[in-house]
Amino acid sequence: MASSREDVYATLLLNDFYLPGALVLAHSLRDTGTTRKLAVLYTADGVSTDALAELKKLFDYIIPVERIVNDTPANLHLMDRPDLHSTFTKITLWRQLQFRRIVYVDADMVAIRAPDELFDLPHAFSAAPDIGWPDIFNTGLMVLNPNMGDYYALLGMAQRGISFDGADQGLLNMYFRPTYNRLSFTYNVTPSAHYQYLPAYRHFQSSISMGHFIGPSKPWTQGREAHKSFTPYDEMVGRWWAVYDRHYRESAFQYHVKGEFKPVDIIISSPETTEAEQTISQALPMRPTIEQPLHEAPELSKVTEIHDPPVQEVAEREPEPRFESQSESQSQPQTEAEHQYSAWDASSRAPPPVDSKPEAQNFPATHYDMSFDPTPFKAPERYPDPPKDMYYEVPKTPTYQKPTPIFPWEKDAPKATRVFPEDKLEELDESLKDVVVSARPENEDEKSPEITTATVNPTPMEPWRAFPHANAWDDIPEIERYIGNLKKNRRGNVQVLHGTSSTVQQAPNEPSTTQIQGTKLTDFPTELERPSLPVTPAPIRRPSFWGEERDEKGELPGAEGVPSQEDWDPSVQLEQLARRQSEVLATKLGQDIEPPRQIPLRPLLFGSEQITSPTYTAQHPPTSGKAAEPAPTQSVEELGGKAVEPAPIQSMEEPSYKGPSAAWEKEEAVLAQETPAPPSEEEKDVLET
Ligand SMILES: O=c1ccn([C@@H]2O[C@H](COP(=O)(O)OP(=O)(O)O[C@H]3O[C@H](CO)[C@@H](O)[C@H](O)[C@H]3O)[C@@H](O)[C@H]2O)c(=O)[nH]1
Ligand SMILES: [Mn+2]
Repeated sequence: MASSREDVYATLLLNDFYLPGALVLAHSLRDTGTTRKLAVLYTADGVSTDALAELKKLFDYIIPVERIVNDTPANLHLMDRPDLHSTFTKITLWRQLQFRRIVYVDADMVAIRAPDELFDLPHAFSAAPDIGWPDIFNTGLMVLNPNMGDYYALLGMAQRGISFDGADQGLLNMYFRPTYNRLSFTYNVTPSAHYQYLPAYRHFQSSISMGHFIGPSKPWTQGREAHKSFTPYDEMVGRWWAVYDRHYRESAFQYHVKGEFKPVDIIISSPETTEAEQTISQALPMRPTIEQPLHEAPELSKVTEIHDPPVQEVAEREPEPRFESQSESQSQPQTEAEHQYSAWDASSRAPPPVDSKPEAQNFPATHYDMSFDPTPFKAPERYPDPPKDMYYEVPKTPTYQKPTPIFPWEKDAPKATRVFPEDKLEELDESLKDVVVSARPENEDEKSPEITTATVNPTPMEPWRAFPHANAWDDIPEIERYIGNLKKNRRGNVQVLHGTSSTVQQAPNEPSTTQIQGTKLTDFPTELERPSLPVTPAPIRRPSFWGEERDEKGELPGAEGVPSQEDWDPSVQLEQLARRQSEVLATKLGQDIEPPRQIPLRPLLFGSEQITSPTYTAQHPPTSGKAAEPAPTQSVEELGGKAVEPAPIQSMEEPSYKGPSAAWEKEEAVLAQETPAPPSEEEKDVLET
């Protein structure tokens, strides 16, 4: 029964970096006359829409597939190809059941002759041998029949990371090697820069169907200039470039191909640019060429590098547009594109160098690759001890050196000491004592009337007394006379006492001082000479206020003329005071005045009824509670025998205060505030009239 399913050549694209390879492969198959359709399996997370657009132009089937990643890529690192972490995705070929047979071809292969006969092989799985050791097949070209049995088996292995090299080749060899159909090496010729076997190449070269650029370097990553010799490898690379040039040399597809990138602005500025190029280059996003060897550039960092324009490439490709001064540019007609670069106004200053390059062109660029090492970080058993003695150690011997003296006075400088005023006063006190003693006559009684300088014996608290109260000009007679006249003419009641007054008495406790002689402007009146001022006298300090003056009970003595606390009833006293005042007023004004009202009695605050004054002994029974009842007053005798007639007690008006009083104290529900009720109809009538 003939199968209705198609046969296809299929390749795999995991990201944009292999796009040139996939396109060249497809073209090479078409160019060499394949009758089969072309399919590309791609992972949507790695292939851009621009790349897809290019693929769609060429491939018959664009098939998105799930990326299958090797989670244990240690072997890939051993192989130095960590970039192959996702080549397990190749096993999705087996689930493309819409196809009867797939001739899978790596994107880094080029067809020299389309191997369509492979579709007619009777074997379920065929592959060509890998070069060298070990005896395995290379998975760059495989002839397979999709089926889910193999797919799940391979997927299971992939999920468990079963692959001796960590990539698809290791996995597929482990699965198919015992049964695979070994194809001729000519279906997958893998010359490398290291091993080319030139004689064999020369002999068998005409039978080669497919070339395969294994390893990290691919033709499009090395540039067309890299391999121009006649070695088998370089000839194969030349084949790849021949296909590329046939289809893309003049087209807009330059990105991801080393040396082929043409930035948009340069295309526009070049007068030779074709109209087609201009249109396409404007439509396409700017794409640089990859610069790094693929095996060193992991996927993520590659993606970032897309946006990093390779400036050197730009410089290589097209001559730099030259800045021209305006005077220069005026001489010849310009295209519009050229005019963009002629905005340089150099008329006032020197023009920039003729061959100047764009700014920052030579800035160093460093790319850091992301680590793909999946081994989790393990902290070392022990970290080095922190350094000791990290604190500042104060030097044991002081490092300060007194600077050598420069000025003469520095050498004999007196030693600085701290001086307290008390010490100074004591010193002064002592020295003044000596002065006074020496100034006094031998016999104390023979006082000399001639002493004009006041010598005093100051106490430490009165240091100013140590100074003579005289000025140098005090003894000049003219000045003295003048002052005398001034004082004569002086008016007002300011009392000016003359220092000559012999009537000034000395306070008994004053220290013996000699009176200052003469009329001195600067004489300071003594305490007795000064007019007394109506100020509150300073309290006299008793020898011991809290000590000896207390009686045996520890009570302070009562003040003179003040009755004892026991005899003092404030309310009676207050009443008496009021009465006396009324009497005085009555006699003075000669009028009859109302007798004083008695202080109304109020109910005591709740709870305080029992409280009595600790000192006052009630002379009459308490009168709480009856405000209307006249309160008894104290008898005259009780008030110190003074003849004060008690006034007749009149009844008092009710107080206007209507507060809560004792009721409030009892926490009864007394309204503190209330909203007044609206006026009644009668009230309204009254109010409105
Ligand atoms: O970044 C990548 C890497 C790989 N591929 C695809 O995967 C294929 C395999 O990668 P490749 O660089 O061609 O590997 P080789 O250098 O050819 O290395 C060998 O080892 C690989 C891993 O086992 C096998 O897949 C190859 O067939 C085998 O030739 C490529 O052709 C592409 O189709 C991408 O699309 N993007
Ligand atoms: Mn390959």
